Amino acid sequence: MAPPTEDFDLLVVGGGKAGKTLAMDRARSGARVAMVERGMIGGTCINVACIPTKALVASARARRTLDRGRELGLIVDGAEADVDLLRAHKSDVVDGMVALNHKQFLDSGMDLVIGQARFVAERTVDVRLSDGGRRVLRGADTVINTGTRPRLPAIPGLDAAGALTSESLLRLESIPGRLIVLGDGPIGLEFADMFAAFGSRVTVVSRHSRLLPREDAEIAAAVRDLLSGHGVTVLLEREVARVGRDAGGEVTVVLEDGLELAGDDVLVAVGRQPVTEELDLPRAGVAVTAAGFVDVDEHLATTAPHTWAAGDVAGSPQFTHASLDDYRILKENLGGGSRSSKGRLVPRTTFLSLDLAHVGLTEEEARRLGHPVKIARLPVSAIPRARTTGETRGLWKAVVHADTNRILGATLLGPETGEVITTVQTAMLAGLPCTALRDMMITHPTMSEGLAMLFAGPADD
Ligand SMILES: Cc1cc2nc3c(=O)[nH]c(=O)nc-3n(C[C@H](O)[C@H](O)[C@H](O)COP(=O)(O)OP(=O)(O)OC[C@H]3O[C@@H](n4cnc5c(N)ncnc54)[C@H](O)[C@@H]3O)c2cc1C
Ligand SMILES: NC(=O)c1ccc[n+]([C@@H]2O[C@H](COP(=O)([O-])OP(=O)(O)OC[C@H]3O[C@@H](n4cnc5c(N)ncnc54)[C@H](O)[C@@H]3O)[C@@H](O)[C@H]2O)c1
Repeated sequence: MAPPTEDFDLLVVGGGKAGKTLAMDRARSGARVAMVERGMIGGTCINVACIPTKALVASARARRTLDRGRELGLIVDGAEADVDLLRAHKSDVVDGMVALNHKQFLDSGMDLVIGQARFVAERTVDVRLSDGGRRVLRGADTVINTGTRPRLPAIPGLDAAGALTSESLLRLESIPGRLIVLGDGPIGLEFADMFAAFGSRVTVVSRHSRLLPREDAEIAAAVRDLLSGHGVTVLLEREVARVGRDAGGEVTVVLEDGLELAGDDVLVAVGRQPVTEELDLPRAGVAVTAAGFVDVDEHLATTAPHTWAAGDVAGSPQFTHASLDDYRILKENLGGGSRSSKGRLVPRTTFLSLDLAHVGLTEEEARRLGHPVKIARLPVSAIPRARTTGETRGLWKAVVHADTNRILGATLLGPETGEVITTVQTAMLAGLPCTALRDMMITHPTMSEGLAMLFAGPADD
């Protein structure tokens, strides 16, 4: 028999970035809040995504800097990745953040329910608790924030060959001697560049005519050069026919053109799928899209009353900062507001040996939309700060409206551009012309100084 239903002001199903932030916020202000999380305290980002990968990217980048030791005046006696030390470093970072999140959850006063939730009625979930019990919880408002998981394509033999996903590779059981990466998005390329620094021989297989099809074509070509410079083999316009693993443990990836790639492991990084199937959403009156994401309107309301969704599962851009912005939308809208997700300026940074940061439109997108554009380019080697560090690789590119000098977008490949892009974003949000950045006094010598140099070109045209 089901236990009696417990009522809450707010029920959060899945403790992702939006959900956990809202749950803490509302609990701290005195509301009765329950948050159900099936086990990853703090969500995907902290446990198996952004944070562990960026901890390891830091190791990979340090390795690359040590390779240039002599150039920087240092005698460095080799720098070799050690899988046990890497795992310990990653786990330290993750464990620290999980512990901090756990404490914050408890301090907020929320009811943190550890278990797997499934809907049994509108705004009502039945939770199989991790410790074996069961609870039925109902929210006056209910938020679904269950995230996404790696998508495994239907490639013959992939499963049986024990293909890795970002999650299993992050367990760092070993550093594969030869790693084959299927997919050309941020996950595939962050791992490719990172494992190349750890000593793996990496091959990336892409079905497109260039890497990172979402990004600016020129910058994507520069990313390809960066990877090639690190010994990564990039195969473009290839489809995988099948995958196999022999008794000796060697993996073979057979491409449709007949080429056979031999490796020790294969990483599948071809996108992520929503965690909705096991939620029994029809019982909650919540519709999903053809791709399985929760169907939400611009206010993040689902098809059921007082039921909302946020983050990856709601089809929001798959970034932690987008999920955080979804929290802001929900905070207002649960209180009767009508904040919208429409027209948001969503920045992104892919963390390779260099940052690949982007905001706004690419050149292709701006031209497709019919904007009259001026293009600004700046090689990173022109920036004094890059000269001082000796890391001069990369290219900055900006797209400016030819009539108004408004910045339409920028893509910056280089050191620290994940930081620099925020200034461009601020200027765009403020509606400033690019001359404002050209004429601003910027600390010397910083990477941000490159903005004045970048925008000197189109502004003077
Ligand atoms: C390898 C990798 C690297 C990434 N790097 C970056 C980066 O550098 N920067 C960036 O911005 N983004 C990055 N992302 C994307 C980012 O991780 C996601 O966009 C973000 O975590 C989405 O958060 P969310 O709020 O949708 O929910 P999530 O953080 O995915 O949380 C969902 C939670 O719901 C729980 N859950 C699911 N089903 C149930 C259920 N039935 N009952 C109870 N609980 C449930 C899960 O356990 C999970 O904790 C990366 C992703 C990956 C995979
Ligand atoms: N630094 C960051 O912010 C960061 C890092 C990692 C991931 N992420 C987020 O996670 C999301 C998922 O990342 P991802 O790289 O897995 O997905 P993605 O969708 O961004 O890229 C996957 C690529 O694989 C291709 N692909 C799809 N099916 C394929 C197949 N069968 N064979 C070969 N290629 C195929 C796709 O066309 C696409 O180009 C990203 O879009 C991003 O939003 C962000």
